[in-house]
Formats: sequence, structure tokens, C-alpha cells
Amino acid sequence: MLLIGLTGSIATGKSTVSSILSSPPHSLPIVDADVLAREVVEPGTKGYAAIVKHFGPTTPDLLVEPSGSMPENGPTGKGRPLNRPALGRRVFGDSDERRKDRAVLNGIVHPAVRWAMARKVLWCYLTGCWAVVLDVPLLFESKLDRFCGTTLVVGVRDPEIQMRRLRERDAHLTSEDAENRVRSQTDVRTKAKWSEARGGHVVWNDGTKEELTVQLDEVMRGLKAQSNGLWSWVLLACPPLAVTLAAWHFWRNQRSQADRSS
Ligand SMILES: CC(C)(COP(=O)(O)OP(=O)(O)OC[C@H]1O[C@@H](n2cnc3c(N)ncnc32)[C@H](O)[C@@H]1O)[C@@H](O)C(=O)NCCC(=O)NCCS
Ligand SMILES: Nc1ncnc2c1ncn2[C@@H]1O[C@H](COP(=O)(O)OP(=O)(O)OP(=O)(O)O)[C@@H](O)[C@H]1O
Repeated sequence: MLLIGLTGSIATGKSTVSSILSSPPHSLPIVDADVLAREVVEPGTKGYAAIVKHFGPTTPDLLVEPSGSMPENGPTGKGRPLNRPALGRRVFGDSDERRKDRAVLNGIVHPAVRWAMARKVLWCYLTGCWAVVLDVPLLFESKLDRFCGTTLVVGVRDPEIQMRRLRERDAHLTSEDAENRVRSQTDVRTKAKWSEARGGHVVWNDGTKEELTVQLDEVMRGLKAQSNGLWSWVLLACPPLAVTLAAWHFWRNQRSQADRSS
């Protein structure tokens, strides 16, 4: 099974690509790290408790305000949900303090997300999928690309388009919030170079969704052709060879990571 690591930067079009790849003719399963990152911090989870413990004392608006429709103890009685924009203001930005807070939040959320992803990928494998898309905003930063057979970066060349789409989609963000979010991530053009350096793919999303679809169709045709070849039947028939090849890919991806950090 091919693991396709899909990434980009904020609002460059990962969800749009996921939605295209999950629809016919591709119909691929999608494992979305943003969705899992929400699930693992719902009231009642360990992630929620850790966030409230660490950020609660210094973030008065950390939880959604109680109101007529929001009981003091939350709708499930396990606590009020996190006020995500408020937590975002604590962690996004490039000052030392924001970076430190972001590292703490990532340390709470990422391990739980990785386990949840592993379970979903295993399920896809057991149900015989030929490929699965891992939609992970921080794919390279969290080194998850090591496990991917290929990577696909969705980028925009023009930063103004990225900012405009972000502000249109998340109208509740001030321009400072939006700038801080963009600055909290590696530039998408750098990610595009990383993807190409390890033999992965890049699609550019400055144009229309139709233009994006055409590029994706081409990438997927190439990947499908590789996975349908005689070589994949040989690997299926000979598991030790498949394991050796997977180990080689892992080693090669590690090296590409080492090159990035040097
Ligand atoms: C700070 C939080 C509560 C803000 O929530 P909000 O609903 O406003 O944003 P959402 O989760 O939809 O994220 C939107 C985008 O922000 C970017 N982003 C999210 N977390 C991070 C991060 N830790 N570092 C850099 N960029 C991030 C991603 O591009 C993501 O797609 C939330 O982003 C969060 O819990 N982040 C930490 C977990 C994480 O790293 N998630 C990314 C996938 S694992
Ligand atoms: N080619 C396009 N033309 C016009 N709008 C687009 C295009 N691609 C994406 N968008 C819009 O831009 C916004 C951001 O796209 P999307 O949500 O797919 O980005 P994302 O990378 O998943 O964002 P995030 O990192 O925040 O999860 C959405 O409102 C989406 O509908």
C-alpha cells in the first residue's frame, strides 16, 4: 500500500486536494491530521486535560464561554470545549514565547495524533486499499515523511493569494492572527523543494480548482501506473523483499531529512 504524504502551508489547498482525491475517479481514503488533532483534545480526553492544566492558568478565555446553549460543564458534562481561536493566539507567531507555547501544544497533541493515524492506516491496509493519503500540515516538520512512499506538496507561488484565501475562509481571524499563522510554518515554496528533492510531487494552486484537478490527475496517473506494474506483484509474492525495500525507502527518506536539516 502506498502512503501519500500530502502537505502544504496554511490555506494553500490541502483540504481541497483531499476532497478531490477522495472523490471519483480516485476515491482514495484520507487520514486528516487536522481532524484527528481536534478529536484528541475533546473534553474528557488526556489531551484536553493536559492543555487545560498547562494553558488554563494564563489564558482566561481558553474555554468556550458558558451561555444559554453552553452549560458550565460543557454539553457532555466533561468540560467546555477549547476556544480554538484563543489557543491559536497563544501559540501562533514567531516570538520566542509563542514558539515555546507551540512546542508545548505540539508535544501534547502530536503523539496522540500519530497513534490515531497509525490505527487508521492499519485499517486501510487490512481493507486492501492500494494507497492512502495522509493529509498532514506539518508532515516534514514532524518527520512523518519518513514513512511515506511519496510526498505531494500543494503550494501557491503568490503569498497574497494564500493570505486572501485564508482571510476569506477564516473571516474571524484578524490580519495579525492570519500573519502569525502563516509565519508559524515553513514557507510552502521551501516545502515544495523538499518534496522534489526526495522524488516527491508538487502541484501549484494559484489558479482555478479545475487547473488543480488536471495536475492532480496527472500525478495520480503516474503513481497508479507504478503501483500496477509487475514489480508490485513481485513484492506482494515475496514479503521479505517488500520489507527490505520498505527499509531502504525509510533509510533514503531519513537521509533526505538529514540533508534538509544540514
Ligand atoms: C492552535 C489550534 C487549537 C488552533 O485551532 P484552529 O481550529 O483555529 O485551527 P486548525 O486546527 O483548523 O488549524 C488550521 C491550520 O493551522 C496550521 N497549524 C495548526 N497547528 C499548527 C502548529 N502547531 N504549527 C504550525 N501550524 C499549525 C495548519 O496549517 C492547520 O491546517 C490548533 O491548530 C492546534 O491544536 N494545533 C496544534 C496541533 C497541530 O499541530 N495540528 C496540525 C496537525 S497535527
Ligand atoms: N484553486 C482555488 N481557487 C479558489 N479558492 C480555492 C482554491 N483552492 C482552495 N481554495 C479555497 O481556499 C481556502 C483554503 O483552502 P483549503 O482549506 O483547501 O486549504 P488548507 O491547506 O487545507 O488549509 P489549512 O492549512 O488551514 O487546513 C478554502 O476556502 C478553499 O475553498
